[in-house]
Amino acid sequence: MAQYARGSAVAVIRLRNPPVNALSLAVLQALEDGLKKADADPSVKAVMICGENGKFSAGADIRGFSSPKRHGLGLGPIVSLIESCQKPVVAAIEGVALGGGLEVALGCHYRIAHVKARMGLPEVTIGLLPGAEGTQRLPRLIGVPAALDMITTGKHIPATEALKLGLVDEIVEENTIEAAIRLANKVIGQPLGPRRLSLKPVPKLPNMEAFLQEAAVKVKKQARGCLAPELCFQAVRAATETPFAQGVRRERELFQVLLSSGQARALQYAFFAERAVHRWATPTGASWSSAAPQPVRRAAVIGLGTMGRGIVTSLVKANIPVVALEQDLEYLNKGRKAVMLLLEREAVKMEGGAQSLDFHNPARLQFTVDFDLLHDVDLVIEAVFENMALKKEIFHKLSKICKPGALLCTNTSALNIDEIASATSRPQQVIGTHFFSPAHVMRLLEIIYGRHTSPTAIATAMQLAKALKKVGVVVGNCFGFVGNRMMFPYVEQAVFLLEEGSRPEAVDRVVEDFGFKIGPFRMSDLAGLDVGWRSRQGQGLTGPSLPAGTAARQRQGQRYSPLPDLLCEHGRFGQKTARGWYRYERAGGRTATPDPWLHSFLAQYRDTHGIKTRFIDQEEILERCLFSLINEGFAILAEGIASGPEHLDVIYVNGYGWPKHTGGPMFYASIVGLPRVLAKLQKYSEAHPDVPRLRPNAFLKKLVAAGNPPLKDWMSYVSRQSPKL
Ligand SMILES: CC(C)(COP(=O)(O)OP(=O)(O)OC[C@H]1O[C@@H](n2cnc3c(N)ncnc32)[C@H](O)[C@@H]1OP(=O)(O)O)[C@@H](O)C(=O)NCCC(=O)NCCSC(=O)C[C@@H](O)CCCCCCCCCCCCC(=O)O
Repeated sequence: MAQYARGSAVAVIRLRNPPVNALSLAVLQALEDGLKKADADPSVKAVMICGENGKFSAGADIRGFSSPKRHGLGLGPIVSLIESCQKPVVAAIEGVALGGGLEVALGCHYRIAHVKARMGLPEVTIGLLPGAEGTQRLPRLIGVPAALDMITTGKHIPATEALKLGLVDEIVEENTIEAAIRLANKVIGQPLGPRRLSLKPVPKLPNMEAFLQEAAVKVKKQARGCLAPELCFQAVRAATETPFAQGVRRERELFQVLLSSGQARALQYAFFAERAVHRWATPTGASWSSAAPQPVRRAAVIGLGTMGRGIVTSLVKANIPVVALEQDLEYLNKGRKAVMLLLEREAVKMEGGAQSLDFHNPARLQFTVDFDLLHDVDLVIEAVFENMALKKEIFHKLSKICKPGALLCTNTSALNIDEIASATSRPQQVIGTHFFSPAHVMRLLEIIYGRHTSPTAIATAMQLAKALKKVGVVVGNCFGFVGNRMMFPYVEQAVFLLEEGSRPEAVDRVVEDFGFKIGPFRMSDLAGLDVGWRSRQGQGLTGPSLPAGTAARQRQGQRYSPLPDLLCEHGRFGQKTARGWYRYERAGGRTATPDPWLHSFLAQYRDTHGIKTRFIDQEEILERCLFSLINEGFAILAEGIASGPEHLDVIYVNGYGWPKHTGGPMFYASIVGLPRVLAKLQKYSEAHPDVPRLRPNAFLKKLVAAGNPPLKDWMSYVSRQSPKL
């Protein structure tokens, strides 16, 4: 709730709802009561609004958006009530003022912020728009370009930037509450009209229409099917075209559209899913409550290829001193140059912010070829290429050199953590940390525990993820872990669709129209087709070790497509060779163009293998790709590899470009309805009996038989697991 107190002439209203002072109905009611009381009390000359525990407010209570009680009390009218107060109202912003919290502050006549505070209107990230008149007040205060940027991206800005934009009147380094009370006393009796944002005009731009048109195109492009950014834009446009009251009506209409959209539900699910995975637990019951993380004061990274460079950059950005190691001076110098370039770019991005990068100091970042320098680090991340023998050799060395207690992490996307750990004398300290490329940009960190990994090691890796500003997701050990294991059937279906009559550009378009950042074939060209080719050669699926007489399109009685292998045999590795599933302007080029060579190659391939080309519609493309991936997700849940569907969704949204506004694959399945997913898998499986990954998983069948329970109850239907730890 909100606590009302009257000191001298300044009444204090303190928003109180731990941990982030979310605006629940009780808080709103108390805020309204406090304002009315202060207005009515002749001894009160000014009001100060602040939050409890060093945080102003993180906005409306997101859990309340699905509550039927919500309609009783709106936040907009309360913000108007603040603004129309006859006594000056000052907001004292500490910690965060986000969403409805910032809208409350915008209703105040003055805003004063602590230098470390952050402000923003992040509603767009949970599928909404600032629905308490924020889309109308903010452009009046800071102008249309800056307001549009904040509202359509949802970014949080530091107090220093807020001051430059004119969003706050003052920033302080000392006690914000005392400074706000001083300010309130100072402005008693001053005219309030000029301080009421609803009365101000929206600052004009010489080329407003042209600016808005350009901004609309940009917002639409970035939204990729997500409704909220476009509706945020429309609400701000209304501010530029209509008087305040009319703009507010438009804002409310648009807010209602978003609130009732499935996208808002999915995005809010994604918000809480991310927090849920942070509360990790393993099948043996290890969790934060049973394990404390070890401090990481100094780390090492082995291997300065693409992944290692990104990981070093991430650590430096997190202010963790790093030793970067390569096998010889030639690789070291190449790696050092690349890391320095990345860090210089990051430093430019951070210019003007509160933090700066210190990477020229050898105590913070040291390059070496000497393994012995790793003797005193707290954590090592091995990031050499995916070769089990090499990784085992390195881990054997590490267990001899590193101090007792040092955490030994392997950056692998599929390899067996237990086998790597078997090369050391301390398997309890070995853990998988699967970074995603580029590692200094991508938010996901898959954290894989092996049979012997200790809870302390898991807690330390999770804490590291947080320090690196990543989302750590704890999963069990199996080939491909969660992310790649679910990706295999998806990519497999995409290639089978080509065999049957589709084209790469058709499959990619369907998947990208669904909202994926990049379709399976463009992704494969970007990653390099040779990576999978090498792995399949290693598994004996192709190449010289394949027994003579093996059927071209069969492996162990199951359907297999040699198409990706054939492309590699033609030297088509993707972007790096300017040819892959598409052609590119040059080696390393990024612009994918459909390739007539590939089309005739596919036609010839179908002729050779007697495959009748058929037209495949968008529905079949989407369902076969997505439902096979989801099917694997159910297998993962049933095996206890992940402790809930939220884990799979967080992994896909943050590491694989799955559109966040659909929640993630498992949430999407729950919305489509499990009976429908099952029926479709059954249909496709009957049509392709030699494709085991299309066979509906037993856990999916069990959930359908149980009456399609809500996603939050799925795990209660999993049979008891054998402990993994
Ligand atoms: C604030 C953060 C930056 C903090 O990050 P940090 O990493 O420090 O911590 P966590 O993210 O782990 O958060 C801690 C804890 O707090 C929970 N939480 C955070 N924010 C909210 C919130 N806004 N509502 C509810 N709960 C919240 C979080 O889930 C964690 O708890 P958990 O148990 O899950 O571990 C960061 O948290 C953050 O970015 N938060 C989101 C900020 C945001 O998106 N704000 C916008 C909210 S939407 C909004 O404000 C809309 C307004 O524009 C317009 C509203 C008009 C209609 C108003 C009607 C009011 C209806 C209220 C109904 C109430 C029903 C009832 O009372 O029964």
